[in-house]
Amino acid sequence: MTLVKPGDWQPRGVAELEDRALQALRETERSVCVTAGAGAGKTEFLAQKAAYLLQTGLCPAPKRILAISFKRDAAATLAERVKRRCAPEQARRFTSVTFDAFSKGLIDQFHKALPDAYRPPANYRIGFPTSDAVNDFLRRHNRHGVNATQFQNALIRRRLLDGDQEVNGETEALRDAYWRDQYEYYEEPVLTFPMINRLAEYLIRTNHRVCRAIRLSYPVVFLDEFQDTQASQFEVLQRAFNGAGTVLTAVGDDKQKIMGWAGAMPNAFQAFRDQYSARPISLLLNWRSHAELVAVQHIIASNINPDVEPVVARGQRNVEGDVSAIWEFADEETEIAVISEWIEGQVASGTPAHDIAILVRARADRVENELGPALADRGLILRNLARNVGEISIEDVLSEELTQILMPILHLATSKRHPEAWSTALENFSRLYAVSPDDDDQLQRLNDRMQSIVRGLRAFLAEHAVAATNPNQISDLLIEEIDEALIRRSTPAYQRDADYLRVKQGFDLLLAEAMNESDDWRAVLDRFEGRNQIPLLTVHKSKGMEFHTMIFFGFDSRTWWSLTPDKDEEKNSFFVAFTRARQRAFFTSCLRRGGRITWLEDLLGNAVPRIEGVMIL
Ligand SMILES: Nc1ncnc2c1ncn2[C@@H]1O[C@H](COP(=O)(O)OP(=O)(O)OP(=O)(O)O)[C@@H](O)[C@H]1O
Repeated sequence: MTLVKPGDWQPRGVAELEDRALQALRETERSVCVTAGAGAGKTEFLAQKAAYLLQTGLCPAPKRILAISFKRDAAATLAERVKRRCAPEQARRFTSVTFDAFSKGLIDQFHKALPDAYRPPANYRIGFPTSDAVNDFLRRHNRHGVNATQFQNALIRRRLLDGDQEVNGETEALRDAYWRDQYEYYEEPVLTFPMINRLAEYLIRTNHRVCRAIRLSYPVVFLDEFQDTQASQFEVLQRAFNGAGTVLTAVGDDKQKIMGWAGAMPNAFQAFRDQYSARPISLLLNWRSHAELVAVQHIIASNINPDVEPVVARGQRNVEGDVSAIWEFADEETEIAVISEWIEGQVASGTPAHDIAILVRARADRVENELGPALADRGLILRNLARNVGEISIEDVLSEELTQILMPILHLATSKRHPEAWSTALENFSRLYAVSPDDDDQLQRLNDRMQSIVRGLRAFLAEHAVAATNPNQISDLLIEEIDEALIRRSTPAYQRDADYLRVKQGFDLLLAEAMNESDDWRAVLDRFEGRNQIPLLTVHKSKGMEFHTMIFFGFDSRTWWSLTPDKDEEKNSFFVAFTRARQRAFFTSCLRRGGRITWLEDLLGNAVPRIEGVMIL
């Protein structure tokens, strides 16, 4: 593979990068801290920086880049962009994972090095304990003066078996009791992500082999959405990379910090700059939204941080009429009826349904039940991305590695030509079978093998009507042909049966839903992937995403329950929601449901007018 000289390297797949992004990209000697507003291209910047390092040999084989994101789909999007920009053998040296997956991977791989008292039993499952469950534990252990949040905060601050940390015997004993409880009290042993975090910290701190292996593999580390980093996660990063000569690039936006409730650090960027003597760089363009939306974004941004620099919009407006407004309805019935009719009109005039998103603050299921049927009456499908199929959300099934491997083959078997699916499938196969792109004979054999799998599946689908097929038959057939052992070996997260089977079950259940609603195989795949369906998601889930039109449902004091002027995070949530829109951002309010959020409306002034909802039709 020929390498490009750093001076000759040019960005791939985009016409230009702003000067500051290029400076941050070419900074490879020193850690960098890139802060930028919404739509500034932070994800794109990371993909370009990965391409630069891999294509110039500045990150030489077999060294790898480790990219840590907070959400599964953000990690998958970044990996996908790097694959599009780089040759397969270069993209393979880009590891894009969530923080939780990185920590879990470590403890699964090195579980023998964990101390007996804390080592998770092999059959553990990941648990997300509710406050009620933690309170129940505290009651059972006669700890009445402590609440669930205080206890969990104490748990995550304590390092395991660290003689240097001041020890309070009582807290230690309670922590150990909690640990035992998680492993023994329930039908199956439970491991939570805070527990995984503590185990990962222990491993890196105490085991020099583990620490060395991480440092040697990853001289370059990217940290996406750094504003949401928790102190315990920062501690793991510090253990792994501080003083190791690793060059880190952290990107994010303080105005989009909406994980404070979950323990995000109050001053993550400052801590990063201090610890890694990182060079601060801020980006100034917004590639997503057009000037009118960016002007409103600036009003909100300046209110969050009066020192924020103005941003230049690079998106073009291509819609008529209002681009942002608060739609006011007298009652819920009118709200639902008008919104569904309006969306129907938009879809009829050419905006794809999957590019019109409904965002909510919480309880997407409630809106799904109210708006879903009204849209269905108009032939439109509302898809709640947070809904679980089995034990995994729809959003997560779609970004799972297993789905990424199976879907291109399904597309090839149901279309005459699909060059994109072909190249993705071939790339997946060469990774699974470890075939070098320079080995023409092996590649030809792989090509033949793939053709034969696609032909086999095509014949199967031709002989089986959708209604008469069990979804497991399809996934089982493909997984057997490709080789289950290979799939699982190539994806560290699938090493344990429980983790793999949870994903496989989610895939089958989502496929079953799609098959129930469609009668030909192409339509099944569209349905599975959410094509032409209106996504419904919470503001939290929407981070990093973008849509032609964003409709925030329930902009009133009751639905937006904790919205008060002094809660900065609520303002940030509003900023995140607003900035998902490329063309238009609307908010619905219903006077019967809740009052106006006057402080926020006052802040927006005339920039986001309140209009009568019935007038939009
Ligand atoms: N250099 C560029 N040229 C053209 N388009 C770009 C460029 N960089 C990013 N984009 C496009 O702009 C949009 C926003 O980019 P991206 O998602 O990377 O932004 P972001 O900074 O991560 O946003 P946010 O923080 O709001 O999630 C995407 O559609 C992306 O493809």
